[in-house]
Parts: sequence; structure tokens; C-alpha cells
Amino acid sequence: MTSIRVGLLGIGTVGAGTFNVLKRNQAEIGRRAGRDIRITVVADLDTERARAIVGEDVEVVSDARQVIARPDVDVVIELIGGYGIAKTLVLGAIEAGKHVVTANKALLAVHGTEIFAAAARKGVIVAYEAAVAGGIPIIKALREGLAANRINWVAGIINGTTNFILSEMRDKGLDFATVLKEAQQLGYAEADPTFDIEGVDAAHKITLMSAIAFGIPVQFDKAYIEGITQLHRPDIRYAEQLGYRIKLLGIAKRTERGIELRVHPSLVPTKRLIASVEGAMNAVVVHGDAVGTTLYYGQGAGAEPTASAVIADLVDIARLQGADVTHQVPALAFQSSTLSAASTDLPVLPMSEITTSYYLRARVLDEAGVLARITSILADAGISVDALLQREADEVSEFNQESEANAALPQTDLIILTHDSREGTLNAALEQIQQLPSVLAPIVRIRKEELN
Ligand SMILES: NC(=O)C1=CN([C@@H]2O[C@H](COP(=O)(O)OP(=O)(O)OC[C@H]3O[C@@H](n4cnc5c(N)ncnc54)[C@H](O)[C@@H]3O)[C@@H](O)[C@H]2O)C=CC1
Ligand SMILES: N[C@@H](CC=O)C(=O)O
Ligand code: NA
Repeated sequence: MTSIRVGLLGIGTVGAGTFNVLKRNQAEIGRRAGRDIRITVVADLDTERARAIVGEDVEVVSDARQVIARPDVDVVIELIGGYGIAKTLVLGAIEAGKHVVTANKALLAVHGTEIFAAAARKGVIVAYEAAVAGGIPIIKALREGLAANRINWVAGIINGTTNFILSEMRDKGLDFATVLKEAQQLGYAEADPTFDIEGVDAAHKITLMSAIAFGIPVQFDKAYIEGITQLHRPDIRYAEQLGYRIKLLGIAKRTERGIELRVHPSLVPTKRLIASVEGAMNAVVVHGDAVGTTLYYGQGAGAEPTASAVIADLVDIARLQGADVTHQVPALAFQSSTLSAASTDLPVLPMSEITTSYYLRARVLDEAGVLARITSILADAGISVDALLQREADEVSEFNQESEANAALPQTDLIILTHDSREGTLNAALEQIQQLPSVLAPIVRIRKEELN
């Protein structure tokens, strides 16, 4: 059996997972690939740690640039991360005619157009299954399994760290900082964990999925991004009482006017399977016109789940070795000649143009007529109310200083679920409601997705 010789750049969490799984399942993977896949050289700044992982049989170097053009390397795996040196290395490897496997969603979401174009010019593959939802084969599902469909929307829990934080906070009552630290220790978080908690990582992933689903270019700069740092415990509790769970969702939706591309906390009905996705698990729901709704679930972060996807890409490359490069699945699912035509008539919509439903919470004076005034502003704007809840405001100091100033006044929380409305229309109505003297604090607004 001939060999595929692999140069591994970065042997941290995912790199070590990749090395270990490849070693453990070497024979079986080789039988699937039709070739022996062997990591022959590893580059990492921490050569001592790298050596401790790979032992004496594998060459270890500190300078990754030495690996990318070596004639004894067939495929380069980039597991360093970030947009800096990783971009230089990936483009360098492509230029040297090497196939590349990467888990680097940040790099591809921001520089994907340039990288995929360079790969197409050189006739090499840039494979990135590990970059979206870790071990879940969602890239393969979207690019190949669902190729018959006009995909209407994709929505997912695609950041393990934030889902882990939300689950642990809700179930164990732990505070945000403690759970984030645990997620970092478990190897789920990005090198800069603000990417996780502020929704940037999920935006990288949904950007890539939007390109594959709709045949548009990767447009990370047009994604709307809101993380979980502004979420308050009372809203998580009120949402539960209304039959919803709050999840950080990445959403890409095709509408008649364009594409919605957004990441933000969302209420999801507890009866949907995705609402039960806990911890670092990920789940992606895809709606295609022919297949209907499909759900993909699994571990979205961590060493071996991510390694599973990295190695699956290696197997794909090994199977194509020596084949005509035009036989490969297009990087973004659509043949490049159709890309620009498909993209021109599908702009990414500004948030004021999206349509969804909302959870609103207003801290108000507990006096007659306040609810009527609020619902009449909503009605005048054409926004209909789906459900209402009134709760005694017993957690004033936990989440609102302005309310604290009014703590002596009788006050209550009004929670309203709306039906679908245009976000721009809702924002204008909220501005008016905010001006009412009985509204004591900034109104909380969380989007709500039915996902059916
Ligand atoms: N950790 C996870 O669960 C997942 C991570 N990813 C992605 O995989 C990639 C790697 O992530 P992790 O393994 O978690 O990161 P990590 O921080 O654990 O590993 C990165 C490794 O690269 C090495 N490195 C840094 N700069 C280098 C340089 N200039 N030359 C050579 N080596 C260098 C570091 O010493 C470290 O060993 C990132 O792009 C990340 O976004 C994707 C899916 C899941
Ligand atoms: N930091 C990411 C890792 C996988 O992509 C996450 O938490 O999901
Ligand atoms: Na994946």
C-alpha cells in the first residue's frame, strides 16, 4: 500500500487528538483510504511538548515554514489557528502544490475567497470539515448529501463553549466566569475566548455554511453578531416558563429579498430536539425544499471529535490522490463558474430587514393601564402578541441599575412574545415604548425562532 505523508502544523488540542486517533486507528483508516496515512513531520513552537506527544519516530521542527514546501510531504494539516501565520502557511502550502486540511474557521470565513481561489488555480484541495461543528460531518451533508435541495435555512448550536456555559449556568447555578474557565480547561474554547462568548466563532461557522447552502461568497463582514454576555438569568427563567430555552444560534436563511446571516441568543421551543442539546454538544438543523427538516448532532469541540473530522478529510484526499482534480467536490459546493451569478441577486440583508418573532421584557411600574399602553403601541405598528406573562420583579439588583434606583416603587416584569415582524418595525415600536414614563429600565429583546 502506498503512503500519504502528512506534515502537521500545530500540535495543541486538535493536533494531538489527530495524531493519537490516526495512530490508534491506523490500519482501519488505511483500509478505508486505500493508502497508509502517516504523519511524518510535526511543527510546533513548543517542540518539547510536541516530542512528548509523537515520540521518536516522527520528526519535530519548530519552524512551520520548513514543512510546507518539502517534497516528502504530500498533505499539510494546519492546526495553529488564527489569521496570521496560519494564512501564510496555508497559501504557501497551496502554492507548493500541497493539499491542505484545516480546522481554522476564522481563517476561511475571513480569507476563504482568496484561499479557495488559490487552491482552484493550483488544482489542490482545501478541506475543512473540522472547521464547522467539529466532529459532525455537516460540510459533507450540505455539500453532498443535500445537493438536490434548494436549501431554505440552516440554524445551529455551533459553539460548544457557549452552549456548555449556558447549560452549566442553568443546571448547576454556576457563574459565567467559572464555567468559561472549565470550558478552556476542557479544550473547547478558542485561544481568545471572547471569540466564543461574543458569538464571533459561531459567525465564522455560519458564514461558511451560508456560502455552501446558498452558493454565495463567504461574507463574514456582513454577519450580524451578538454573543451571550448580555444575557440575564431572569430571562432564561422566564423563557423556560413560556416553554422555551435560550440557545446561541447561528442562522442563515434565504428570503425573497436576500440572505439573513446572524448569530445571537434565541428562544427555541423546548419541544424541538435542538432545545435539548446540552454541554459542548452541537446541533445543526437544515431545511431543504425536497428533504424537509434534517438534524445533525454531535460533539462540536474537543480533541478527538475534531480530529475525527480532520482525518475524514485526509481520507477523502487519499482516495482522490492521482485522480483528475476536476473530480473533487467544489470547496463551497457550487461549481465556481456559477458562483458569481448565484451571488449577485442574493445580498446579505441588514438586521432591520430580517423577519422573526421576539421575546420582550419590560420592567414597569405596577399600575393600571401600563400593559394596554404597551400593547397598543405594538398593535399600531402591526405587531401582534402571541403570549403574555406578568411576574413580580424580585431580582431588581441582579440585572438592572436603573431599576435599582426605582427599587422603592411597586414594579413588575411584563414579558411579551410577539408573532413575526420586521426587526426595523419592532425597533421603532420599542423606542416608543421605552419613552413611556411607566417603563423603568431598558427593554430586553431576545429573538425567537420556531425552527419548523
Ligand atoms: N479546540 C477545539 O475544540 C477546536 C478547535 N478548532 C480549530 O483548530 C485549530 C487549533 O485549535 P486548538 O488545537 O484548540 O489550538 P491550540 O492552541 O490547542 O493549539 C495550537 C498549537 O499551535 C502551536 N503554534 C502556535 N503558533 C505556532 C507557529 N507559529 N508555528 C507552529 N506552531 C504554532 C501552539 O504551540 C499549539 O500547540 C484552531 O483553528 C481552532 O479554531 C476547530 C474545532 C474545534
Ligand atoms: N471554540 C469552539 C471550538 C470548536 O469549533 C467551540 O467552543 O465550539
Ligand atoms: Na464538521
